[in-house]
Amino acid sequence: MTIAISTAVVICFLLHVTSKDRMSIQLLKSHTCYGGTVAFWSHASASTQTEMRFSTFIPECGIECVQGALIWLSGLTCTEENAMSKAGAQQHLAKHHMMMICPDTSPRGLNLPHEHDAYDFGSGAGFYVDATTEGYRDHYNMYSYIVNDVVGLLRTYFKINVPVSISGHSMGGHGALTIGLKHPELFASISAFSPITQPSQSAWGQKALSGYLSNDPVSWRNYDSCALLDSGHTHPHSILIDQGLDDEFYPAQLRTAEFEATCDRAKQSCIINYQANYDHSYYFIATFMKQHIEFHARAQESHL
Ligand SMILES: N[C@@H](CCC(=O)N[C@@H](CSC=O)C(=O)NCC(=O)O)C(=O)O
Repeated sequence: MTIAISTAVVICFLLHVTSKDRMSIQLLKSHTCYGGTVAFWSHASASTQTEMRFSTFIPECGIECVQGALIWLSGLTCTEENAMSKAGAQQHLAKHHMMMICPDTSPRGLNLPHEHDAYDFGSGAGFYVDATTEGYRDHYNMYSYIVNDVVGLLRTYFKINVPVSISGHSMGGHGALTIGLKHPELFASISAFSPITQPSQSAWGQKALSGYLSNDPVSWRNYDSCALLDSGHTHPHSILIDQGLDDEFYPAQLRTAEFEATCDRAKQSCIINYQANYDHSYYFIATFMKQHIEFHARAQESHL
């Protein structure tokens, strides 16, 4: 009975959101999950000038009882679906009355030069920067997309007026660290799985940053969490990172030790858990997702 009423309330809320402004946010599909609702949406983005997709999880008790929200940024090749279907977050989000929103990782539906040539640049690889190079600068503004559009969606359409945290994986971990460090006023806490911590010094990062920002290493510093820490950007809450020691991209692409040393230098509190036997996959993420959601729930509680 309680489940039926709660589900009905969530569906009414979702319909209310879509009918209120059809041009801005459209419900594509929804599924009941751990008593709550997983939903997939599209909307017209001001930052990317394209239609963008994202997914949400809203716990069973509905938006009114949500005590915090988590923005999850996914990695290379991902869409809005990977984390929602593979990270196993919903049961832990439900327990803590936390909402999660998972945006897509790049604009879609374009045909820019080299946009679809490789998995680590262009579509599925927006790298959470605002591009300045020709063509890309008109659409590949994933930094602004997260800070303005996604945070705006939470506030405006989902009526979230509780603390918001940010997390992500690999390229998305880089996004969570850089965006969180630049915006401590927006985010109660930051965590990451296997993040690319120093993209200006890794092959993935150098390819993306030169493609989106041109060969101007000074501008790259704005999107490099180690450089941001070195230039005084810190977060008042401790940062949580989990890193698998059997990760095929560790250490060369991820440079976790350099991030740890930079945190020490910058006096940024951080907890880095090196996990033996774990690789770069969502099996690793699903294993430790509970601890990350508990970490954000504690930070959000002390933020209220
Ligand atoms: N060569 C691989 C690389 C793609 C990959 O491993 N993507 C990871 C993120 S890596 C850093 O951002 C990922 O999350 N993949 C999706 C998943 O569901 O596992 C390839 O193209 O296969």
